[in-house]
Amino acid sequence: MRIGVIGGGAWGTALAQVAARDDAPVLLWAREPDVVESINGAHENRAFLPGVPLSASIRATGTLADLAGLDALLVVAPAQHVRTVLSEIAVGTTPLVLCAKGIEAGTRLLVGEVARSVAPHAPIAVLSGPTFAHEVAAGKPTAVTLACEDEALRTRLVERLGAPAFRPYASADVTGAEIGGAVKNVLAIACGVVEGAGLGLNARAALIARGFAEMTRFGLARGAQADTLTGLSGLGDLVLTCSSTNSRNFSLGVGLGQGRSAAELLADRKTVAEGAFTAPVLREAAAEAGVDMPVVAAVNALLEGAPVADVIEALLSRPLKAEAV
Ligand SMILES: NC(=O)C1=CN([C@@H]2O[C@H](COP(=O)(O)OP(=O)(O)OC[C@H]3O[C@@H](n4cnc5c(N)ncnc54)[C@H](O)[C@@H]3O)[C@@H](O)[C@H]2O)C=CC1
Ligand SMILES: O=C(CO)COP(=O)(O)O
Repeated sequence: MRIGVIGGGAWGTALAQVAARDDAPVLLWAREPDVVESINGAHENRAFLPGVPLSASIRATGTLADLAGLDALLVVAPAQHVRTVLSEIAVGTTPLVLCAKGIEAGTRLLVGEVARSVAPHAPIAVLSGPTFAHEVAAGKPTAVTLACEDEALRTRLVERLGAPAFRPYASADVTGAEIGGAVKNVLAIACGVVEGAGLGLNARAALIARGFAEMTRFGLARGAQADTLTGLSGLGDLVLTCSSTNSRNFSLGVGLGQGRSAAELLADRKTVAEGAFTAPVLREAAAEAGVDMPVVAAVNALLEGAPVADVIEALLSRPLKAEAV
């Protein structure tokens, strides 16, 4: 299975490295000419994954059309750009493996739904889970959910991408696998705020648990299966992203919790903190589905400039209620 990767950020590069196991050829499209040059010339992505020697079998291109005709494409552009990049390539019936985490602004579509609308004949799979790119690229043990409704394709993808230190767990629940990754980014911002504001570890654990209840309510309303939400792409990724400043979303939250403004924190950012883009559209999608998501609402308030103390007070003064989802 000849693999192409759309997106030369940290995650696209790490996944190219996974796919290049045993010197298998991998073609990666990157938007920035210096990334193409750095991968082809120095076997390193100095801009987005510095310090990681890449397999010589990874070749980079700045021309999306070069990826046409490969056997599967890993789609690793940020969620808000997936529609544009997929529109610029003749996908046809090539399987698409969506690896971005988010919901499209305006349409409120999950990335897989965006892909279906742009490339209606392409089989869709989703790869998602607790996966800091630099750890995957360094070969540290990692497990992901690989979701695809077509059992034969799912098996081929698991066999092609799986390795002792990169373990894809198969699932047929594409929607569930996507919702975990999209929602956890917003919740990670909230956990960062707890850290930045010095609210303590009890508060962070409470936020992870109550945030997971929000993810579950929203996921079930959108057709996800409960098992997927408690799996790697849901709870697994929530725990990872809510507990480390290696997470861009968590780090953004730390800054907000320290009283800095979102505009200042997001200005001139080269890497993506998807939660900042997902938060407003998730609030809309939750309202549309009739789902209460108070932590998501709090993150939106902070991103819009509300003072940290006011937002925390509003959360803490909510009426006490039963714990069940
Ligand atoms: N970095 C990580 O550890 C992981 C990231 N992801 C997800 O992968 C996706 C990509 O993130 P990263 O690889 O981390 O990116 P990154 O933050 O390392 O780099 C930013 C990427 O955005 C691209 N970009 C910026 N403007 C663009 C535009 N107008 N059109 C197309 N692309 C544009 C850049 O070319 C670059 O590839 C995100 O959805 C992220 O949530 C998922 C799992 C792990
Ligand atoms: O998705 C990720 C880990 O699974 C990466 O998280 P951040 O985008 O917050 O860095």
